[in-house]
Amino acid sequence: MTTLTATTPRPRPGARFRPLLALLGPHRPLLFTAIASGIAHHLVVLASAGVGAWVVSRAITGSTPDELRGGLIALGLLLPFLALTPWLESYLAHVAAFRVLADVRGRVYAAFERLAPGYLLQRRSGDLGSTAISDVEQLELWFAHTLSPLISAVTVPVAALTALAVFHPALAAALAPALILLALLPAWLRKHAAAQGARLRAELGELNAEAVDTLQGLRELLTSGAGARQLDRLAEHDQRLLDAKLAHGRRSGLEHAVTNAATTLGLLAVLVTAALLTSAGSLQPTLFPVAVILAATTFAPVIAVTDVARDLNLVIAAGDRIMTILDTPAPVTDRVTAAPPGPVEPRVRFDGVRFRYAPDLPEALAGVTLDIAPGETVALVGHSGAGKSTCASLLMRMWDVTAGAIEIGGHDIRDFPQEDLRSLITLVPQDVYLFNIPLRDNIRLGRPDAPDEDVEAAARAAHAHEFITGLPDGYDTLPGELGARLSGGQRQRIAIARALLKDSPILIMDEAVSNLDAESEQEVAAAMTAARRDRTTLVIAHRLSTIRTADRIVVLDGGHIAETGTHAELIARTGAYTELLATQLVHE
Ligand SMILES: Nc1ncnc2c1ncn2[C@@H]1O[C@H](COP(=O)(O)OP(=O)(O)OP(=O)(O)O)[C@@H](O)[C@H]1O
Repeated sequence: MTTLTATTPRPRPGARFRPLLALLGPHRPLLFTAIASGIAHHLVVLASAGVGAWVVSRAITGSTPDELRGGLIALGLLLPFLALTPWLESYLAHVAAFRVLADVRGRVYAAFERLAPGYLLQRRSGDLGSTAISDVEQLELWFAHTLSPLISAVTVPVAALTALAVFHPALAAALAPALILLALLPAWLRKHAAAQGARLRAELGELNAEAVDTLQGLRELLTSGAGARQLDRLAEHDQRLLDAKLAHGRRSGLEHAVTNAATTLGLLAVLVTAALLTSAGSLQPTLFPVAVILAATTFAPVIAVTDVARDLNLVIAAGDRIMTILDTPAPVTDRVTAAPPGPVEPRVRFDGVRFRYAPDLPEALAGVTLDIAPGETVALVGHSGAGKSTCASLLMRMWDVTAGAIEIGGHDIRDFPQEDLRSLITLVPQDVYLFNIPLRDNIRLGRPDAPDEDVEAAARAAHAHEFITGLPDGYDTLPGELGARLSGGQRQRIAIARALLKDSPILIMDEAVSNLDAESEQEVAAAMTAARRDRTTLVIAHRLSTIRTADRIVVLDGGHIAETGTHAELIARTGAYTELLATQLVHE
């Protein structure tokens, strides 16, 4: 699996901008119109400055108003374009940029889904959140404020240099070195800038991850008295971000100073050259101010672009972080486009399944063969790390088996598109995630188009209706972030209601290990019994009550099946199961 980090350099520096352009997609025409407006704006500025300087110099050398009329009419005609073109450029560039940003954000979220959970487990959620929000936001600088000025910064100086060369080649020659210096400056500092940008974005991502961690673990921090230590960690990250920002600021300041010096020197060179040429009679006196104004105007788009280019390293780093997510191959891909024809019997078979999470890790499953008949409940038990959750993840095809196969209804699960496979299976996880939307909609995640009556019927069957209707807002209650306003048992029952509403033929339940109070325990057990009815069920079981009522118990040990049988059969033998009961890994 690809484990590119935020600081991984891209292979060819020349290719750095290509991914950013690729993100443009269907919004190209809009942005190109913005760029054309930008170029038009600078050319109109150049033309009106030139004409203005010509009018002034003719006026002070004694021309009559009649002789100036042509120039004045030209200025009048240019005026509306002077007002309109920058507005059009800015408006269209922003519309294009915001549309691109929305598209990219959608693609990043889609990539999170595609990569879940294999890749995402290696990254911190706060850091990923930082990519989805602030890295994407950073792209605005590129699409709305950089591309158009960048192109104007090339076309406008070329136009100005041509005009100056027509006046006198020496004028163009005097201006050229400053423009070349300005063009080369970002390229010289690029390597430095790229590393700084990557560091700054990565530090920001880390700080975000740490802040999210702190908020999510606030209760643990307070109760364990580790709050001060966590604050120190946050301060450390803050300091690292500050250092990265200062380094970025120092280089940016240097670029700014060199830009100003180059601009002043360029202007001075044109001024002196024009003065010498005029006094030598090689340049018409009326063209002297025109040449100087033209040179001064040329620098405006160049300065505009060097201003934003100083932060371009941040955009490139943000683009890199986004492309790393978009380009990472999914851990599991569909090899078919349609499910096998006909109804699928909910019979599950693990056939010599071997699996390791990474080539350098030991096998988590080392040849598991297991049949679960339609409607049967199998309880998977075993020590921590025995491979119980891995069995469940592989059945849901979160990862693909390393060897062997898993079948449903006699078909290899890889012969189902992932969406079809996951519609056959429902997982009731141990740590239920409730979104901060009404409880009714949390249950409805199981079947988004379910009417209210079906939601309530599922809640009743899951023994959740009573506690929900006992809440002041009933089914409209917001459960709070991470479901914090509900107890563990209540959250589990909501998840079971979700599963009942989805009504898939295969159920995987990961029983909560944490102790529930007796009443909650009974309610959850009753809800689980309701959910298991008529479904092929695999329970990762921790409670004796669940294990006893299973049709079969499978004891996993170090990735192997150590024993199978009913509770009574396994008790009769003295083996892995009785040892497990003795070690109290199974709760009464
Ligand atoms: N994402 C992962 N990456 C690498 N190794 C993993 C990953 N998840 C689990 N493992 C390893 O695979 C083995 C089986 O883990 P698994 O989670 O399936 O065990 P389990 O029986 O469900 O344990 P528990 O009861 O503690 O949840 C363990 O050695 C574990 O460390």
